[in-house]
Amino acid sequence: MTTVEIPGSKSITARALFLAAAAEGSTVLRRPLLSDDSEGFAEGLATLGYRVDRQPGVWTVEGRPAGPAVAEAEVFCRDGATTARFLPALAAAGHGTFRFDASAQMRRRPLGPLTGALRELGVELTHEQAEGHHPLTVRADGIKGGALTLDAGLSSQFLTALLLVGPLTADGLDITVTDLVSVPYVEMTLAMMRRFGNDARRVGDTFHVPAQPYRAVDYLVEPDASTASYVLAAAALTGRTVTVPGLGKDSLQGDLRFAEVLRRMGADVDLGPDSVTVTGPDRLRGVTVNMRDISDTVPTLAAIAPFADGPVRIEDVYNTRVKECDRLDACEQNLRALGVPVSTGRDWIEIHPAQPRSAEIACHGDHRIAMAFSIAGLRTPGGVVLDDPGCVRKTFPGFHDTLAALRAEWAL
Ligand SMILES: O=C(O)C1=C[C@@H](OP(=O)(O)O)[C@@H](O)[C@H](O)C1
Ligand SMILES: C=C(OP(=O)(O)O)C(=O)O
Repeated sequence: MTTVEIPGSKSITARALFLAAAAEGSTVLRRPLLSDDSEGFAEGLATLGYRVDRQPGVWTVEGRPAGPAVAEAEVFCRDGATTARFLPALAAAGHGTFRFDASAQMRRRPLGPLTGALRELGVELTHEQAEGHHPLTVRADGIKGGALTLDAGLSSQFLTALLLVGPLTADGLDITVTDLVSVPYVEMTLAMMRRFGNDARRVGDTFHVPAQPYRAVDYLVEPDASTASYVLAAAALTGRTVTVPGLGKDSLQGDLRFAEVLRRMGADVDLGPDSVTVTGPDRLRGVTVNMRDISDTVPTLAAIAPFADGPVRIEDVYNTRVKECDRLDACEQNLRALGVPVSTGRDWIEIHPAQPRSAEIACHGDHRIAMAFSIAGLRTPGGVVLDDPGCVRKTFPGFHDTLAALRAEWAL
């Protein structure tokens, strides 16, 4: 059995940073994620005038319920969609002029439903280039609040941004969604808002957020379940056993359900109170799976799919086309390069059994494509070569070292 320590959850770190900044008092964050995304988020807050003290393993944030401490700022959000979508909402609740920009990759990703909703709430917001994309400027003078409708069918992060800022509005928010993907991320948002003292709740398609202040807490960040998918998949693929401590039954992260997908494919899965263990079978089984709720793990499954004994079909994942890259196209392209029969449609991908042959993987600057196809490389004679191995820095800078340690231990 191999125990693998996984770094902190990107999504929990981002939410905890937002909530800490918006709360009365000083929040202590334990085991935050150290990666490009979470450091970009923390630096974004610092640029907005929040005091964020980063010591190894412990970050402390001084909250400012009134909003940013500066009247003007330029925030660069790097590749992080949580930063690029959550921080403009936070800034909008303050007073001042705040410009946001992001990497070329992030500039391409959509923001329109969120910026539209902020405008509907009376926030003055202008785009410099395409509507609904970075760069943008928020001229903030507080948010009164009220009712609005939102299409969160491309990203749940539009809804999370509005939920998180809701308690900072004068009257609270009632948000009715017309469509919604990645529901477990919204449940995570609500659970964390409750932890910081706000009783936001969902009734049918409407989310009610009272104007009830956040209060500072001492917060321990879970390991990242999406990151864990790579080492759990490695176990499933090679017939080994991997345990990830710190991720158990009570996890806030929907992506832990990836272990259930591996179980359906024949792996033995033990989800305990504070850990998850996966043991791979002799041969994985084919499966059809709806991944609308857990779409960050689509590349992980697609990359190990050729080794199953029958087709693997992944459905209802249109929004993976607007992530760091078009992930359905990237998976198709790379599987073809490995010699694997594959087809895709608007919101699905189907992969057929084949023994992959060595190839160069086009990462498209996407950490998940890089990590997922590295796992396929464990059972590809000659391995795979990544055209951009450094892109894993977005969420898991230590990925290549972790994989090398597994290879050494398993003599692969
Ligand atoms: O809210 C979050 O922290 C996230 C929500 C999901 O995005 P979508 O809602 O855009 O699917 C997920 O893919 C992303 O990695 C993190
Ligand atoms: C889609 C992802 O990130 P984000 O949307 O937060 O940039 C991801 O981490 O797979």
